[in-house]
Amino acid sequence: MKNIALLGSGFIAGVHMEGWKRITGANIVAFFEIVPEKALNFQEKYSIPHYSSLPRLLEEKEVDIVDVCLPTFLHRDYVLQSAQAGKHIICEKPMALNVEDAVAMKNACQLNGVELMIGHALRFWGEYKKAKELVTQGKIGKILSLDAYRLSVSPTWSVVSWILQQNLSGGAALDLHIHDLDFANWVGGKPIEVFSRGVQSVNGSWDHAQTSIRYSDGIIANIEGGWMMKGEFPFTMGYRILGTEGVIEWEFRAGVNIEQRGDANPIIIYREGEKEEKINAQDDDAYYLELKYFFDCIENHRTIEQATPDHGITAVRIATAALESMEKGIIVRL
Ligand SMILES: NC(=O)C1=CN([C@@H]2O[C@H](COP(=O)(O)OP(=O)(O)OC[C@H]3O[C@@H](n4cnc5c(N)ncnc54)[C@H](OP(=O)(O)O)[C@@H]3O)[C@@H](O)[C@H]2O)C=CC1
Ligand SMILES: O=C1CO[C@H](CO)[C@@H](O)[C@@H]1O
Repeated sequence: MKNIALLGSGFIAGVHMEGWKRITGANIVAFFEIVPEKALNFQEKYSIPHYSSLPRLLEEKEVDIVDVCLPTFLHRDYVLQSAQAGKHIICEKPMALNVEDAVAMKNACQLNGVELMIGHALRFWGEYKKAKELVTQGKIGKILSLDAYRLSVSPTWSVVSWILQQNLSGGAALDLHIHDLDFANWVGGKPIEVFSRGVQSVNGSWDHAQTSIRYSDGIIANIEGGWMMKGEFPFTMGYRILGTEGVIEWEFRAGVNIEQRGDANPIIIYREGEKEEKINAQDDDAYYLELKYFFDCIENHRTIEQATPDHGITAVRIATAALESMEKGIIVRL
């Protein structure tokens, strides 16, 4: 049994809450939220004690794990507070707004002897896991290129709309794009060069990005991400991986937002001289699987190997290099 404090009561905090409820031995002892009316709604829905101060929560409750579901600009501060209090931490992606903050978070956890995992949920998502597995098995030969995309309409659910402000969320180029940047790193290896072009919203936020990454063994990744889609454009994500002996392709469309996840399409594998092969790789909810993996690692003293702080830092490094590339029109060498 482990006691968990949930920080935030917004969109992803609700998704995590549903995940934690399914994990035997995971006991949510309290949640932290500074907005009173949001706290009231969450408390009514889940019947768990509310705190508007993290130090007070940690003083009054026995806590083993802190789950940081706060806006991105708060990740560093709350991870540092939790690490200094000796708690293991799972923190939502993007790890931080910049590499310096992300490194400080990793160091604080190391210094205080606590574990840290980052919410890179695609590493737990059936079709992305399967793609990685197929690539590792050599199903399509040596990988040459990877295309991935993630597109949605603008997220407007936050009361203060922190997410629409570049300096608080990093814009879609950091917030949304980062999922596929991390996926590309997982498949591609060591990134060495980033070039990106982007589109800014009226408020100056980089909200649509097309980023090209070169990896050390020659793989090229082309990643598109943004939340400038219009009208009823459904949340869309997918990938196409080209190898010397085949292609793996997958596309998924949800509702207007990602929480409305229905049945997925199969992955399709194309190989020279063969009929297309369809694989249904849909798995349980990735957010639940991510939390369960983290929880099991903590309970059983196992090393966290997925969505590690280093994975989080590298993803932030590429996203911020992409932002620099967009702003200056240059190739950024890592
Ligand atoms: N892994 C994934 O697929 C997803 C990850 N995320 C990530 O999760 C994090 C949270 O995002 P999301 O749940 O969408 O955000 P929300 O805005 O829905 O929730 C964040 C909560 O924190 C509150 N908050 C705002 N400012 C402060 C502050 N200064 N101090 C304390 N709390 C504050 C918000 O209140 P208010 O409403 O007033 O702003 C809100 O209740 C982000 O880093 C985001 O990138 C988000 C969605 C999916
Ligand atoms: O995948 C996601 C869904 O969209 C959200 C914002 O629009 C992101 O924060 C999140 O990471």
